[in-house]
Amino acid sequence: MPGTDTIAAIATAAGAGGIGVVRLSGPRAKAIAETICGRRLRPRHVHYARFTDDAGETLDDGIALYFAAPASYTGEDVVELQGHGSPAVLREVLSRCLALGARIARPGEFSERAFLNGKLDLVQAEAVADLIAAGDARAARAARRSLDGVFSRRVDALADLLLRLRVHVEAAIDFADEPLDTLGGDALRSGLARAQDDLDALLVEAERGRKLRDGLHAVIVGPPNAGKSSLLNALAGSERAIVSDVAGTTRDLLRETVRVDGVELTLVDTAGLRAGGDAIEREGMRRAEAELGRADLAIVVLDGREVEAGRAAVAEAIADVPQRLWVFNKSDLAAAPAAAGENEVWVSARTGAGLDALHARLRALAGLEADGVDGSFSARTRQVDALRRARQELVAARQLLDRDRLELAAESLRLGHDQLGEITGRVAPDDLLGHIFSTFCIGK
Ligand SMILES: Nc1nc2c(c(=O)[nH]1)N(C=O)[C@@H](CNc1ccc(C(=O)N[C@@H](CCC(=O)O)C(=O)O)cc1)CN2
Ligand SMILES: Nc1nc2c(ncn2[C@@H]2O[C@H](COP(=O)(O)OP(=O)(O)OP(=O)(O)O)[C@@H](O)[C@H]2O)c(=O)[nH]1
Ligand SMILES: [Mg+2]
Repeated sequence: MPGTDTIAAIATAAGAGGIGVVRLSGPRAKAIAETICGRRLRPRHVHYARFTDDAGETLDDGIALYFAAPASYTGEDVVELQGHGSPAVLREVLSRCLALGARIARPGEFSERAFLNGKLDLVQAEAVADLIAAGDARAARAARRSLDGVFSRRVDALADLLLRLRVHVEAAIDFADEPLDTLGGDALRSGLARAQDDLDALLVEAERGRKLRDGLHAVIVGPPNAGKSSLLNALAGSERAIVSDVAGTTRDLLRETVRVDGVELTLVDTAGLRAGGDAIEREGMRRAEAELGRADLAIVVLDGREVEAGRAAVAEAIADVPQRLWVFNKSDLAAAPAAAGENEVWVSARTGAGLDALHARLRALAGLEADGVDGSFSARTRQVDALRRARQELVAARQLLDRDRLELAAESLRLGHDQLGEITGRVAPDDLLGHIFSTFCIGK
């Protein structure tokens, strides 16, 4: 049973540091820590103590903090032993905790207990991990907002609305003889419309939050020799990829993470797409096409002198990618037209001309223009997918209602409500929890 074991772990990062923390949570946390410290611990007090081994010899001296249940991070009794940040010493203090009856915590187990004890919902628990992993201030602030419940409150409000609408539909079922219009059918329909508007707006924000967390997965494609590898190098600011005037130079996928004005981009350089080629080149093209299947964005690089032929060569490969950015390269050799379309930029990977405009387009495609970014919260694919499923149920419910299929409409609303509940963990299958918390760091 969760919560009955007392768990322990080193809560600070691996390696030497100024201070290191061993954290205990569970019913024996206080007794174990009092034995190690050789003194009584009072809740919400700072205690200076020597941490001793079983022979009474000092392992370290440090600070002990006791948080009495339920007023702690996990909701259980928690003790922190804050010593010097020496990995060797911390391992000894941890071993002493284990010898006194604690067991080693699994990754994420402190936060899992916080979730199980109602201290955090699932979105907030995931935000803790995302905050720790955040690569820059913007991502950290977004995770911070999710940790503060900004995303959860929006999901809960929608779940409440769906529940009320379902109750309304269920009530109408009991009066099946009467037309829906005499049973508040208009209010019901407008309520459903409003729920869908709210859900659509939340989806846009959650998708932006997901990009803040995960960055944008962009695949660079185009015909051989268009300058794909040159563009990767220009965006990465270093000569990562081999560039040559031999068509078919790049064969393997080459991945590079770059940050463009606060947008994290995973750029993947690929083999040029063309008919024919040797077996290795064809395998390279196959990999390029598979990678496109996972892309948020195709950055299509064409030689500016051969735009029409280039478009034809890539059309099929990029058909299913959600977003495309057309990059007409070698502007130093080609006469660029006065105006380019919204998602078209003229650049020269060689001279650097047009790269600023390219950066601006990438920011826009990541949904991170200055507008509306402040106040945004972090989100995960899991959460966005559940929002999408909830939306499908809501759309189905509206259609069913229009066809007077009230039972089925109520059932769709129930399923939509459950999808929202999975986001915050109010309705959570066990395997989902195991999957989520196992990806946390140890000691969190
Ligand atoms: N030393 C230390 N620093 C830390 C943490 C920690 O666990 N230990 N945290 C770990 O992530 C973060 C802070 N988060 C925390 C969240 C809740 C509680 C807590 O004890 N909450 C109680 C009491 C609240 C109160 O007294 O006002 C509660 O919610 O009931 C502590 C830390 C970051 N810094
Ligand atoms: N003049 C000019 N030449 C360029 C520019 N960008 C790339 N090139 C040249 O074009 C040739 C091909 O560049 P790559 O970057 O290797 O092209 P690629 O699309 O990666 O080619 P493959 O890997 O073979 O598919 C090289 O000789 C580059 O120096 C540019 O903006 N202007
Ligand atoms: Mg190349």
